[in-house]
Amino acid sequence: MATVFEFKIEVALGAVPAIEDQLAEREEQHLMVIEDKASGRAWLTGYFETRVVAQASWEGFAPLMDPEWLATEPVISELADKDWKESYKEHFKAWQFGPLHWVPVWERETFRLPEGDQVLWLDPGMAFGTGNHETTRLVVERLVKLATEKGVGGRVIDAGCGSGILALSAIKLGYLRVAAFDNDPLAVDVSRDNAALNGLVGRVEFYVGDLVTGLAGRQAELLLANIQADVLMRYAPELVGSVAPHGTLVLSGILASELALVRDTFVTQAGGWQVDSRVMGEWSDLVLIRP
Ligand SMILES: C[S@@+](CC[C@H](N)C(=O)[O-])C[C@H]1O[C@@H](n2cnc3c(N)ncnc32)[C@H](O)[C@@H]1O
Repeated sequence: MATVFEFKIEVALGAVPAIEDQLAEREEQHLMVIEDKASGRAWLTGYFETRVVAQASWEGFAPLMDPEWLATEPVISELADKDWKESYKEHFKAWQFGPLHWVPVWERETFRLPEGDQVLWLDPGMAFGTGNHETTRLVVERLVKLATEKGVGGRVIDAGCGSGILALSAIKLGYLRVAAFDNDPLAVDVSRDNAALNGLVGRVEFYVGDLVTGLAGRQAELLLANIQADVLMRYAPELVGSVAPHGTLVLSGILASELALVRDTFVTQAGGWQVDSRVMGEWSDLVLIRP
């Protein structure tokens, strides 16, 4: 059976924002922070094909860590393939905003949906997007409110769709024209699988693309992008250029400490657009409305 090596080190909960900053700055794709707010504990973790690669990844990252952030020595353990594929399930808990519930598909038999509400079943696999992260919640909450306030007649694009949570939520809310892409083909596969779990095959146009190819020749009344701040800023012209007249751009994945810089970058690109933002925990969104 194939094996996977799990790297794990406990870190101080208070150091999580600083560690996330470092991960984002380095564009570190293999390490991530997992928090358990209930117990007040957090870990830096990642999954690797070999012990050597896991060790090398940590050795590259360790110099950026203040020793005071670290609560234990790092541990690299060998997991059976099956175990690591299942391990993410511990971190996904059902949640709700307004009439919509996001529920792990493995709770299908036991979950009781309140009358009149709607559910999106999700199996995020290794893709990002359960909604348990503030960056996703910030966008979902905007999406639910915009659907009520502006109606669901417009086109939606979900840039960096991960598990497909935003695009599929848009369909659940009644939007009919929804496209979604990710530069990670595995994420696009997971999104399609999640569409199937909800009987929504073909309702979202899912495709592989980056912020240049994915947006080329497209415009939407609602463009959602929950991607890290430096990537958003690099592709500000493409993002701004894909918002239709009177349309809304919802950006997330921005640490509150980065908000001023991201806002200045986008305001420069989108002069005269209405700007709004909100903070949730350490994270912030940025919303720009085209005149
Ligand atoms: C933070 S996750 C967001 C997932 C989901 N939309 C959500 O809100 O939970 C960011 C996603 O953007 C994708 N991504 C990162 N850079 C990208 C780029 N330049 N073009 C397209 N997708 C990108 C990643 O692969 C990842 O799936």
